[in-house]
Amino acid sequence: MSSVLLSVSNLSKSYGGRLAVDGVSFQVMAGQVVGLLGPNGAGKSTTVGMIAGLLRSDGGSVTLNGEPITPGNSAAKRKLGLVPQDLALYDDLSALENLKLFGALYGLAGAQLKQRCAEVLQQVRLSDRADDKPATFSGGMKRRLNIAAALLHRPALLILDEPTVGVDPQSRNAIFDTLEALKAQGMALIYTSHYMEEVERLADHIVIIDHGKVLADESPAGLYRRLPSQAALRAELAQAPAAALLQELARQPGVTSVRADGAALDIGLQETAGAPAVLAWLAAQAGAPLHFATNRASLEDIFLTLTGRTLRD
Ligand SMILES: Nc1ncnc2c1ncn2[C@@H]1O[C@H](COP(=O)(O)OP(=O)(O)OP(=O)(O)O)[C@@H](O)[C@H]1O
Repeated sequence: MSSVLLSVSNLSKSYGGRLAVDGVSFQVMAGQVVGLLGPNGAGKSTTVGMIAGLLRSDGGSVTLNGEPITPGNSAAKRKLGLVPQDLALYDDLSALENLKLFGALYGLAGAQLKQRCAEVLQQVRLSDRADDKPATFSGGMKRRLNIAAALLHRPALLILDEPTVGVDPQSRNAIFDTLEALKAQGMALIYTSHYMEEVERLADHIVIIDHGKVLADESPAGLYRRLPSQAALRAELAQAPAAALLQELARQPGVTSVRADGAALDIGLQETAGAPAVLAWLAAQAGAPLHFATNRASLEDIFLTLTGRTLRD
């Protein structure tokens, strides 16, 4: 049984009378990766700012290992690491000098500081660029240096706010490799994103947030179970099918919906594995389809089901 590491309870925050975070609650278990997913402006940054003790909440509480995190409690704040959206690096200092500065802020010094700097540079794969200035880095490399800085003091929980925004694909992969390695070492992560593919790749648990409210708080598998259709089959027949055939198709095992646009059919399926049987039935009834394609449902479909909007609206 894993234990509760972070507990977020009924957090709220307004900016000038406008509610940005509205009663957000969720938990992070030790070693768990939680994806905080929501469109731009949903309240993700405000939520993680309060979790990290940077922003004062209007109400609610955050505890890490049972200890309250507030802007005033710096001992508790030191148990977590935050990689903010806005990069905080000194362009005039080398990567290593930047890390030494951050390390000193966390109270590290001497041989221990030197060792930790070398270790975190290796973790983010920047060891060979230690002596170069961040001004010469790509956006992704700067982000990796930021992750390194947040790891120096060995936090129990690492919070990353949209770590791949403005990052080239190569660095994006390097960031993911780093995060996967941290996860394998048992570090708990909170990861905010509006890219569902990213959240899906890494998260054990997904919290969907919109307009400052939690809409779902579940494992990816649990989220998918909320969808009536796990997959869609699109098939184009040689000619438009008769209404009777469509009705019979809708009654086939595993078929959840049928929509026809002339000879093109959109068939909802309980699961992707149901596609061959449906295709075989169609071929026997109406001749082999000219084209067909299957699509697995995505977190985007889940968000659409929950809100009636797409994530990028
Ligand atoms: N400092 C601020 N002053 C006023 N309003 C703010 C401030 N910060 C955020 N907001 C507003 O609060 C709401 C939530 O913003 P927040 O940045 O937390 O969302 P987000 O989900 O992180 O979005 P993004 O991905 O764009 O950062 C938005 O309506 C935003 O405009």
